[in-house]
Amino acid sequence: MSYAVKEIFKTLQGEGAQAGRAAVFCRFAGCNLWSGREADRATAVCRFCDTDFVGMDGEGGGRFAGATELAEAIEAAWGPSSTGRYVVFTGGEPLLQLDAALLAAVRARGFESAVETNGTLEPPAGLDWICVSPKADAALQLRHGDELKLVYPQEGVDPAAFEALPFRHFWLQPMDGPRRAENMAAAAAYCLANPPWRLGLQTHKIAGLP
Ligand SMILES: C[S@@+](CC[C@H](N)C(=O)[O-])C[C@H]1O[C@@H](n2cnc3c(N)ncnc32)[C@H](O)[C@@H]1O
Ligand SMILES: Nc1nc2[nH]cc(C(=O)O)c2c(=O)[nH]1
Ligand code: SF4
Ligand SMILES: [Mg+2]
Repeated sequence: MSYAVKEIFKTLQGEGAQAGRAAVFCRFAGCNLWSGREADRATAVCRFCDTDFVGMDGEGGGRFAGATELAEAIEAAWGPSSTGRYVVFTGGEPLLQLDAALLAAVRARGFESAVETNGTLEPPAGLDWICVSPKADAALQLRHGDELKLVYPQEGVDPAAFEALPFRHFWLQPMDGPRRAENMAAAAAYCLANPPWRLGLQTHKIAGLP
């Protein structure tokens, strides 16, 4: 199958337990919880998104005819170094497009692979790291993984509802936007009172990285 990709870029993973690690980000176009158009934001299922995932016009983006072509572009973005190869599939919602053929193609090029998903879809086999970020108004299908990263606060969402799920790490990530400072304080206070949860910051934004 072909893939619609917004952008491909190398940066440091900014979030979660792999924060600080060099990675190629492959950002797929499109999401099942928002069209990506500002005019639709207020009526979308997910309304706080900080990302432009519309179209294929970003750095390194485009329509890729198959897994080999996309894996070659990911490898080119990484560069010649053979150590520590790591690719993060995100979006938009990557599980609308990510498949076993692409995971096999990046693995064959020496990459470990991770996904950032809203948890509404099942992943293909072969991922090394799964980060699930539940959304208030979307039923959570994918209820296991390596880390659960809850954007906080979300109206109607109690973090305790996720605590018993089989994840290795539980993050509260303050919602960025006009109320960032108060969301940060609220997330910090929640983590102080509820030790399973750790405060997760978007370190790439602090570092001035994409
Ligand atoms: C843009 S999403 C793409 C992957 C997938 N659709 C998802 O929601 O997990 C990447 C990560 O950014 C988080 N995120 C999106 N908007 C945010 C915001 N305004 N503040 C903090 N985190 C945000 C998401 O919850 C998710 O963990
Ligand atoms: N540096 C950096 N780290 C990230 N971790 C998750 C991101 C995402 O948008 O999925 C992201 C991103 O957009 N940039
Ligand atoms: S599910 Fe993810 S990509 Fe889609 S609108 Fe929400 S945060 Fe953005
Ligand atoms: Mg991002």
